[in-house]
Amino acid sequence: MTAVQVPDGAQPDQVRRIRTEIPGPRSMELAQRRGVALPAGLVSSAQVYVQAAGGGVVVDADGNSFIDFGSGIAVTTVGNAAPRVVERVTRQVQAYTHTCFLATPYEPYIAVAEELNAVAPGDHAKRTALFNTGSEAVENAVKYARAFTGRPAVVTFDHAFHGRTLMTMSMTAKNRPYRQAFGPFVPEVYRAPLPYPYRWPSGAAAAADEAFAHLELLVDSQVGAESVACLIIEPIQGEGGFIVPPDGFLRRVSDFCRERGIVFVADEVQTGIGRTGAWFASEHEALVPDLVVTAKGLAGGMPLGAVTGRADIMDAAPPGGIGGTYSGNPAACAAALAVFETIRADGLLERARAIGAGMTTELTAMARDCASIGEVRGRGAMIAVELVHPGTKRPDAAAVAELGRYCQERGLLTLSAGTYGNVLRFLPPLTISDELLAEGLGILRDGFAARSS
Ligand SMILES: Cc1ncc(COP(=O)(O)O)c(CNCCCC(=O)O)c1O
Repeated sequence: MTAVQVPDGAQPDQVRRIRTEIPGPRSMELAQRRGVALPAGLVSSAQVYVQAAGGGVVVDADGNSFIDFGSGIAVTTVGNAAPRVVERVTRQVQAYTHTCFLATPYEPYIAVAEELNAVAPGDHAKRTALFNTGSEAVENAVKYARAFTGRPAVVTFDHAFHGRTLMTMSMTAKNRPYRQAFGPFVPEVYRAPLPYPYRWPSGAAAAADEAFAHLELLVDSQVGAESVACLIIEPIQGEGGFIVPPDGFLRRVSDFCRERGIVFVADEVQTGIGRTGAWFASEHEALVPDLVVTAKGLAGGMPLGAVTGRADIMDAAPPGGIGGTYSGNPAACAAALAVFETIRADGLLERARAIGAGMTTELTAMARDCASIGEVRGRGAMIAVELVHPGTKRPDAAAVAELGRYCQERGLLTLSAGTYGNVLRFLPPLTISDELLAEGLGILRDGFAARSS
């Protein structure tokens, strides 16, 4: 097996090009090796193996070039191997790769915290602590809330995803694949119904009021508000299927928490850092969370997570109580600084809004002609279609799997989501060209048309 050619730093050609069967021979060789070296439960949605990526494409080991509608699950928002990220990370690792911020601190960590404190919603005094992943950041948001309130309980929602560590797995809703076989889970985690307008039993119009009534019952009558440290919610649920709560619901929940001294945590790991056309999805609802969690797009592909929030809450953790060997690694911090620079310099918040508007228009038109599309939803460059059996609302996960394969064979990478596995979600890099975006939507249009014929 020849070594993978490392590109000379140039971005790959911004074209869709299929040269071989999918997967091609080199990907199949790698799959063979994987079968021997990796555990069976470690699965990938794509059958091809990457050799290069950038702009709006991913190039595989056989030279096939795919339009990227996944961004590595909402991570390479500013583009894969984004030039400013590469430049800053290269400079950083040539200077020093790691010293452990708990041992020998460094400026890039502080600079990232200053950036997040500045852009996070609210004009109150804020602090930021850095971690390595979204799960770790969510774990620590709970620690901060417990230290501040002296309370144990955590409230989460149906369809939520917060991570794969023991605490965050306990907060995550879906059993398979995230929780199955891994219990027992942590105590004092409670789940409230999420107003999922498309699937709310008594209809979308009643969803917010009825879900809120359930939340009141859970917190005030069952758990006891005085026991609840924090409530955590994704402003738009990611793995749950890009569920956008009814307008106003998040504000009601935030006010509800504030009235009871419950720390309101927005998990913006998937929605944050420009993905929805604002720095944070919370902004679309004029929401000011007590704590906001970010990761994924924060560092453009380098592992970094963060908790940003009210200084009085963040300062409540005892000295030395929060940390980690790699937390806020300098290379990841350098990448994050490049992400902030790129989003500002290249007007990517506006670009996300434009991408979202274009995708929504195109997908809504497809939905008119294809009865498999039950709903088109999302914000900014975070758009999804929920697929159902025509004429019903019965989830059609098989349709998502078939369409995913259809798209991959034609050079478009997509991702699935949803409690019922019946959501096809689109998370293109904000650096994707209009041409590639249109070409990718064209493949989807043909795929839906084939289902309607
Ligand atoms: C809202 C929200 N909170 C937290 C997390 C967890 O972030 P980590 O960086 O994957 O730990 C996510 C990660 N979502 C992608 C998971 C991929 C997979 O593990 O199958 C998220 O979306």
